[in-house]
Amino acid sequence: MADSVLIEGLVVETVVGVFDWEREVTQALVVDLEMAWDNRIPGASDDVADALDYAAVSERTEQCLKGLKPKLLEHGAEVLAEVLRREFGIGWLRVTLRKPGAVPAARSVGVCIERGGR
Ligand SMILES: Nc1nc2c(c(=O)[nH]1)N=C([C@H](O)[C@@H](O)CO)CN2
Repeated sequence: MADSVLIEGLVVETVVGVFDWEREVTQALVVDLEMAWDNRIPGASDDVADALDYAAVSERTEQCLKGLKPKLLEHGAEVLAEVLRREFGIGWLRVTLRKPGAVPAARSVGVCIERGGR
């Protein structure tokens, strides 16, 4: 089963970073999520209750990262993956967190993790 639900380019303004100055400001994190889900069921029922609700996942992602205020992107990605898997019953997911502007010469920098089994 290779079905998934996607969220791409979700911008979350939060405190993030390892340096003292970064603890005093908010910066944008850009979140991409790919989450395994059997889309045959909502595909047949046409009922959002059977779907992995991307609006609900987006809202929880924003709440999680704003509350966490991670120093490292790695920590943000790890905690987010754990929260989403537990609360939404997601078997496998890929979390990509990007921090545009952190390295001025790069368009973006970030981390990508995969957790769970399909
Ligand atoms: N692998 C990582 N490297 C770095 C991170 C990070 O979260 N993961 N963070 C920083 C600083 O916060 C940087 O973004 C400030 O510009 C440096 N390296």
